[in-house]
Amino acid sequence: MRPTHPPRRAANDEPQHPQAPLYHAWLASRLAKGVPLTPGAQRPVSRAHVELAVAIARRSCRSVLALLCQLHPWRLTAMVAMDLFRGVFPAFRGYSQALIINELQTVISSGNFLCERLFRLIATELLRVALESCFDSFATANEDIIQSSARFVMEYRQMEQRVRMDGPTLADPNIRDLFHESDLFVRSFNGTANFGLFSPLDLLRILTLVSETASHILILWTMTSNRTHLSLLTFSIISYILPLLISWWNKNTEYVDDYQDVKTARATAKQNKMRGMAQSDAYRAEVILFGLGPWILDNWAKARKTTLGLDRRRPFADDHPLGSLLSNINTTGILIALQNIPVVLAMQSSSTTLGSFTLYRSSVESIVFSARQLVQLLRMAYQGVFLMGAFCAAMEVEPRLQPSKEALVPYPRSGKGMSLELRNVSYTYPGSREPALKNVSFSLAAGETLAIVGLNGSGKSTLAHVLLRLLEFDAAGSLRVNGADVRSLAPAELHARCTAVFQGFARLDASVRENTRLDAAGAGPHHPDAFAPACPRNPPHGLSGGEWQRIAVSRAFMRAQRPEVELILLDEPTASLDAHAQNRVFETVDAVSRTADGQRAKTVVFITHRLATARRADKIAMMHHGTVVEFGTHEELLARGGSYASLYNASI
Ligand SMILES: Nc1ncnc2c1ncn2[C@@H]1O[C@H](COP(=O)(O)OP(=O)(O)OP(=O)(O)O)[C@@H](O)[C@H]1O
Repeated sequence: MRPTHPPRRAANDEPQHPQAPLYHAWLASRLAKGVPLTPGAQRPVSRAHVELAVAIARRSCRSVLALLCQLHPWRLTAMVAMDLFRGVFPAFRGYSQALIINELQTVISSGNFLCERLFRLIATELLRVALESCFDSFATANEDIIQSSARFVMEYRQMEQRVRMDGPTLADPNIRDLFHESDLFVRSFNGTANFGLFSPLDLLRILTLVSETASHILILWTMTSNRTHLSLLTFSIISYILPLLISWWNKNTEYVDDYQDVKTARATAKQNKMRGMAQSDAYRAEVILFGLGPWILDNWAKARKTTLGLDRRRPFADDHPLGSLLSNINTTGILIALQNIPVVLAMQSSSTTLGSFTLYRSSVESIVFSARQLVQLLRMAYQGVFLMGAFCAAMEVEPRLQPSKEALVPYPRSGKGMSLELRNVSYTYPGSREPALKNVSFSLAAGETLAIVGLNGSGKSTLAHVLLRLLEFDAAGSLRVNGADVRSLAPAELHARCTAVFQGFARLDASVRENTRLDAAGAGPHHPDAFAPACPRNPPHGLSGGEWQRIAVSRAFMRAQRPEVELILLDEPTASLDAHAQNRVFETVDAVSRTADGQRAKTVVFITHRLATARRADKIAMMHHGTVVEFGTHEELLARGGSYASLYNASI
């Protein structure tokens, strides 16, 4: 089920999704009475939702079942056969036990205590129990293997798709919710009806229940030889079902829609945020220092009360005297007592033995129990369909920055670095009113060094993300990389030509070697790993901010040495470094960006607040309010006497 590429989308337009009907059917299912449901919330059983469930099931069932069937076709076939067979066991059990009871009754009433037949029946029953448990353990082992492989494959698909996604795709809240529900679907493969999640493998439970019910009906059919028996059977079934219907009715009258409204959804999000702040070590120092504890607790408590419904007035039984009276009468108990009437009546009939009566009763009980379970499983299956739809729709989502096959061009390698040409590049963060970048235009030749400077919030990091093709800028703008339109390059191919240090660099929870992806064989002449702090493999007390930054810089430099890398982008790479380390960073940048004979081979872009380091660059871009207000060499900008000159003069 490889997805087709989505039609090209103008930036900031409504997202386009391949096989849009499935995605849109899933999206439509997330509305209940016009209110958006939180991810994972139960869909109501309305006509519109049932129609959507059918549409989703038709589009997604086949691909999921095909995926499962590929795993272990023989094991899966055996699992279906064994589950069908398992359903017949309870009827067998009842029959065998009835024979024993009958024999016992005969022995006692005849006074003939030669129990040879009784012992034979008991031995057969023991053999049956042993065979049943052998069969059960074999079936369970087989199921476990299928269950685990299915879970692995589903999780793998999910992870594979997650890591493919780019920022603009995941910035869409609907896509995030889609992945959330897809995650729930994957988790449903944990075992039978795991935590209320229903996987397609749980459909086999329905098969077992159906075969169980059928075998019990068969037994009852053979036992129901005359009209007295038929009316007994009808009476028994009604007396079993009635209490269930009454308890179901009682539950349903106090049933409040279990889907959450917008208020609850917001409260859930807030509650999770507050819990995260209370639990995270990252916030600990600020929470203590600024005394944020009571504020966190207060916000959490308000949100939690909303999600628990404690902030709503609940109707009490005494608001409705009749309701209170009805709830005080234990109708269920009375009706259960009625179930004994058939016992008395059956015992009056000369054709009824104690054994056949026991079998009769246990079969009726099992049928009612199976019917209950069937209803519950069908309800779960109904919810499971929407999660399965989310999984299939999530598998079809294409990263938004990925060009269509027709538009795709290979990366035009220059060998001298990456030339960049921006024309009217603008970008607004989702949910923001003000653009973070406004009509940014400048050109940088291959191999040149550019310093981006400007006040806080002027758009420097946003521009860096645009240059690295991590954000999609507005359709009106253009960015050409070595002459090619960046929108026609595969982001993965472009990223392979870049290395970067980000302002909020990743502090990977791994060894220093893994953090820098250090490979001794790949270490080049400049030994950029020298920036990585010398620390034990598993530092017991963590690292300082500067040490972490040295790791991030090392990571970027390790990659910078690869011949295919043509752009080195550093967002405040020395903010936490001491003066010596700062100088070494810039010396290394200069070294790794040149060939052995000193020719420039890589373009370098760095963002800095230290204007003394900016002057090392060939060109400087001065940013203000999201746009490049001055562009040129250090000397040119100083001579102009504008914003850069005033910032520079203020810094020295
Ligand atoms: N994820 C985001 N969502 C919404 N707005 C954002 C986001 N990131 C940045 N912004 C806004 O975009 C503008 C530019 O931010 P950016 O980080 O690019 O500035 P900067 O020049 O790098 O700042 P600094 O020097 O402080 O690092 C700011 O107004 C900021 O509030």
